[in-house]
Amino acid sequence: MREKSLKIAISGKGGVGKTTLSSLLCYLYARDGQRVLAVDADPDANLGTALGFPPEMLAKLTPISEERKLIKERTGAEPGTIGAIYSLNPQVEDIPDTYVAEYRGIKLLRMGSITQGGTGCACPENTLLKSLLDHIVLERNEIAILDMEAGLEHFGRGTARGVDAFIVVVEPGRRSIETAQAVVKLANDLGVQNVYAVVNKVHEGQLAELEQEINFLPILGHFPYDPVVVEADFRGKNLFDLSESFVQEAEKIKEKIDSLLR
Ligand SMILES: Nc1ncnc2c1ncn2[C@@H]1O[C@H](COP(=O)(O)OP(=O)(O)OP(=O)(O)O)[C@@H](O)[C@H]1O
Repeated sequence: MREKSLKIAISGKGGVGKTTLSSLLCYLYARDGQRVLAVDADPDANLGTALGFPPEMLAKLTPISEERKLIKERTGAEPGTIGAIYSLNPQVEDIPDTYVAEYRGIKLLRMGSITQGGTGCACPENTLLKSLLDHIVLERNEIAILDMEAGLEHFGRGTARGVDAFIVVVEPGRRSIETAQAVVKLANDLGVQNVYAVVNKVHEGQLAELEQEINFLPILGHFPYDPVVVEADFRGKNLFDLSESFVQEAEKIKEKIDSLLR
């Protein structure tokens, strides 16, 4: 099969379901036989758990932001030092193959947190993380699903243009809609238009109104509020194995993404 290159960034307000959607998409692309890199770029998230990685595997996987030896080796400076002289162009090409855990055909990379000030903070660890993000988006020939923090703060213009689809997860709630508006604004500032929404946690009767509220975004699909997701989370199991209806809806979303990009 021909290797496919596809970069999807998933954002939205905290707790809306970014990690849940990311994990479903990872499994669907892996099931197609594609090489999948799952990037946990949200310090609050635990994409590895949502993917059902064994806990002992996750325990051994240190976030890149905490790999002090690696940061020093690649940038030439101690992490946390501001004002030191260090490489602005560190070597990162091997990281998505080496500093990862692999389970059921999915490679998991934990970025860890970019320290205060986002990309504006000039310190060695941020430089390494930013170079790594650029490399994953612009140079790797695989499917990368990026589970991001709320917005798109980590993206520079060039990298943002390399992302095939930005998906904002929206739940019925004012703050979630406001975050979606903020993401669209940031995307416009970055010069990208390919932003889509996925609606999550809708209760009966809420969908039409919510769709109306977010009519500034094309909607790729919607998931209901369903205790099976909480159960999966609680048991550390992946939803892909537990819910046929969530898998079916995720499949429709995947097909829409694939057709948009064809
Ligand atoms: N459709 C759903 N129905 C019920 N509960 C859900 C649904 N989707 C997600 N949840 C629950 O909401 C919580 C947050 O989900 P998830 O971790 O996917 O969101 P997130 O946006 O990645 O969160 P964070 O910002 O903390 O990383 C979890 O406890 C999850 O089980």
